[in-house]
Parts: sequence; C-alpha cells; structure tokens
Amino acid sequence: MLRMVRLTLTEDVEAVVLIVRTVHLSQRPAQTSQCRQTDSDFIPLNEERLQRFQKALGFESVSRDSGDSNTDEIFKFGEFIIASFPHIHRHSPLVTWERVNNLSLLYHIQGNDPSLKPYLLMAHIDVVPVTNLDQWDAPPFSGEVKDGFIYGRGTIDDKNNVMGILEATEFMLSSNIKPKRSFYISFGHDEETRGNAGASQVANLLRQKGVKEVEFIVDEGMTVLEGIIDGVAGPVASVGVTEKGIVLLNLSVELPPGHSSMPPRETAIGILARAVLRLEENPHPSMLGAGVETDMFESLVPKMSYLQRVVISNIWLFRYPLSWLLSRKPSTNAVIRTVTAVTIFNSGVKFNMIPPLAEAKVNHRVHPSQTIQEVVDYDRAVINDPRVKIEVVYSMEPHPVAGHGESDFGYQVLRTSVRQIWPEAVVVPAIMVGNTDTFNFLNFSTNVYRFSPTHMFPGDPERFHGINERMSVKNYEQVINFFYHLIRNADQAGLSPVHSAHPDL
Ligand SMILES: CC/C=C\C/C=C\C/C=C\C/C=C\C/C=C\C/C=C\CCC(=O)N[C@@H](Cc1ccccc1)C(=O)O
Ligand SMILES: [Zn+2]
Ligand SMILES: [Zn+2]
Repeated sequence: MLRMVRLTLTEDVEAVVLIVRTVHLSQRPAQTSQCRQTDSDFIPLNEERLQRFQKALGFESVSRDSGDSNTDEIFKFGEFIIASFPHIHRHSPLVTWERVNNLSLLYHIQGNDPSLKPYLLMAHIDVVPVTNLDQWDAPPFSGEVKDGFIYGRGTIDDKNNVMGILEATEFMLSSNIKPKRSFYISFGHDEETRGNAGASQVANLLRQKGVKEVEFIVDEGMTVLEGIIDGVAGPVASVGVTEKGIVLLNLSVELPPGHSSMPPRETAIGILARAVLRLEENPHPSMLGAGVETDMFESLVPKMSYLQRVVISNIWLFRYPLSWLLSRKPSTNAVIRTVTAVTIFNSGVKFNMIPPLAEAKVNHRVHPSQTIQEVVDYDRAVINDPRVKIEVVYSMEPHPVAGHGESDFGYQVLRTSVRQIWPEAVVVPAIMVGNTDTFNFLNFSTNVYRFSPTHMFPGDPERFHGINERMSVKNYEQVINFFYHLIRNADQAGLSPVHSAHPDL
C-alpha cells in the first residue's frame, strides 16, 4: 500500500513530501508456528545416533585440491555409511542405491504415488583440511563432545547434513512409513575442490537413467542465524534461493630479471602489489535493492522495530546508509556485493635477483545482479595498468533465482519444516554466499534451495572451514528432525503456509 507522508522540516514550513512505502510490510503478520510435535514425529538423538555421527566425523575424508584427496578415507566413510543404515542399504524394497565413480553415492527412494514429481536431497562427504591444530579445543577428527558441543571437521560442512538425511530416511523406513513422493539422495565426494568426479557424475548418471526433472532440490547452504544480523533478534532461517557466481583470476606481471644492486624503479612485485591494493581499496559496488536481498529484508520485517521497518520498506531511499552499515561485517557485506579475496601471491626467485614474474590469484564471488564480464571489466578499470595481465582461470555465472513465494512448493516445504523445528524463526530468501554442488543440477529444476539446518550464533560463521568447527548436540538432533519433517512434508500436495503440516505430525 502506498501512503503519503509529510515531513515537517521546521515548525512552520512543510517542505518535502515523499511517497513512502511502509504499511503493507509492517502490517504483514508475523509467521506463526504450525508445529504439533508428538512422540511419533520426533527422532530422539539417542546414544546410538550420536555415536554414529561421532564415528562419521572420525574419517579423514579430506579434499585438498583437484586430484588430491584422501580417497581411502572417503571410500571407508562410504563403507561405514553402507554398514550403518541397514534399512536403507539392505532391508527396504523401496530403496535402490549405488556407488558412483567409486566414491560418491546415489539413492532412489520409491514413493507410492507416481504422479508426484520426485525431489532431490544433496550433501557431500568430503571435508576441507584442518589448519591451526594447536588451537582446536578437541581433536578435529575425534567427534569429541565437550560442554554440549560435538567437535570435528564436517560438523557444519557437511557431515551433519549427510548423517541427518540418512538418519531421517532410516527412521522412516524402519518405522514402515512409505513416502508418497519418490526422492533421490546424492552424496558427492569432491565438493570441496569443485571437482567433476563426484556430484557431476551423479548428475550424468541421473540423466542416463532418464530423469529429466525434479520438483525441487535441497543442498547445503545458508543457515539459521541468531544474533548475527545487526538489529534482528531471534532466529532467522536464511534459505539460499540463488547462489553467487565465481570468478577466479590470475594476475601477473612479467619484467626482465636483473641484479638487485641496480634495480629498476619498479619491480613486478611492486606493480602487482599496487594492483592488488587497488582491488581491495575499491570494492565492487553495493547491489542492494537490485535483487533477492530486497525480498530477504522484507521477510525480516516481522523481527524489526518500527524504525527499521521504515528503512527496509524504503531501500531505494536508504540504500547508501544501509549499504554502509551492512558492509561493516564480512558476513553481511557478502550479501550485498561482489566480494574480492586475494588468496594467493607468489613471486621471487632469489634474495639478490630482480623477480622476472609476480602472480596473484583473486577469488571473486559474484553478486546475482552482476555478470562475470562486468566484474572483470570493473577490475581492469580499477587496476588501470596494462602491465598487469588479467586472465580468467575459472568462472561460473550466478545461479537463477528459485521461487520463494506462497505457491512455490519446494520453498513452502522448507519453510514449514524449519518452522516445525524452530517455531520462533522467520524464514527468509537469501543469497548463498559460497558455492555448492548444485551447479551440476541446475538443468533438473528451477527450484534449487541451499539450506543447512545449522543454528549459528555470533562467532560461528568463522567455523566454516575454520578452527573449532562444531555443532551442539541439541542442534544435531534438530538436523535429523528437520530432514525427517522435510521428507514427510514433501508428501503434502498443495502445501501452503495455511495448511502445511503433515497430518501425522
Ligand atoms: C539473511 C542473511 C543475511 C545475512 C547473512 C549473514 C550472515 C551469514 C553467516 C553465515 C552464512 C552461513 C552459511 C554460508 C557461508 C559460508 C559457507 C560457504 C560455502 C560452503 C560450501 C563450500 O565451502 N563451498 C566451496 C566450493 C568451492 C570449492 C573450491 C573452489 C571454489 C568453490 C566454496 O564456496 O568455497
Ligand atoms: Zn560444504
Ligand atoms: Zn566447504
């Protein structure tokens, strides 16, 4: 609804009249819980399930670089999965499964209503290497529980999702519940190196099997954030409805070598260092107001004060101060712009030789409102030095935006499932700031969601690929139950926010 607001600049002079769009957002009712939990819809995290997760964390299924991973450990982790979930892998006639390219896994769970389009759940079984070992509060491949937290590489990226999906599916099958809607599960083994041997081969196999389309896809992604977005209290479940693109650049400067006692005025190192500094000092522009982040902020309105609502409802007016505020934290800065990370810098041969070559790698995550070409053109203009060669080593355009409205089935399944686990949460569409294996599956559905049911508090985002990666015992129970609710809710045809929960739930 549009409303005229008159701003009085002085006591006597009414000077400015602005058309301010506020009311329809502030009047939107807060989402209410539809959760009705009974014993039969809850999977308790008993000792057996906790120990299975701890054992899963014990496998050093590390991917370091393309073609450089602990394949033995990845294979053993697969064997452990196969041995640990008997209904999925042996007893249930509803399941077919296979190893793909030896290390990845694909499952099909047959639903009893062939008129319903299947969906796809994804996760990955590899993890990034461990650094700063001496700073971990518990060994990273121990799965040790300390003060209510399970520690280990993979607790948030991404063994939580692997094991949560498996526990939920095993529980369903062992309880003799037959899903109506078929679903696939894909566990890739090289997500952390963006390889083409894991999820990419699973996608090829699905195509060979004649699968053309799935109803929706859920993969790892954004999380439940609490106390992380300034000024927003309570949990915010951010669902990645699009994903940033990626551009990896190689910057290089070549100059003749020589004796360090007679140096030229500038060296390759100096020239490249200046180029890198220019990139860091001239961040890509804020795209606030141009894409999904507008819907995201609008969905946050129920959690906001009146003043915040006015600002969010008028992003066009408050774009600059809001961008400035959001830019202050790396996590929120990542949502509003293409970001730049200089990740590798190499040069020099010998102490007393002028370096013949300096090279730097620049990693951009591209905002969905920009293209790769725009990003490279911007960098070229900012560097403004023809001696710096700019090569695109790898690139992927940002992903299309998945439906996130009231009638988008996959989004509503997710939203309902989140609300059953976190009744007080607001569910918001968001931009996935990192990258996932979903790029292999974009041809299967336009409804691709990137969401991990990980409850994060201040300090937790840094644990992604970082030190002391951990998940609370309570949160792991929520992970299992989130996937269980999701599987049950996906059987609800015509699910809508008003009548959403499974009748049994
Ligand atoms: C409502 C939201 C508003 C603001 C957001 C505020 C805070 C966000 C805090 C936490 C975000 C939660 C999750 C996502 C963040 C980081 C994880 C990113 C990716 C995980 C998967 C991954 O690591 N992928 C790799 C893939 C890759 C591998 C090799 C080379 C390139 C890519 C990656 O992206 O690096
Ligand atoms: Zn991951
Ligand atoms: Zn990762």
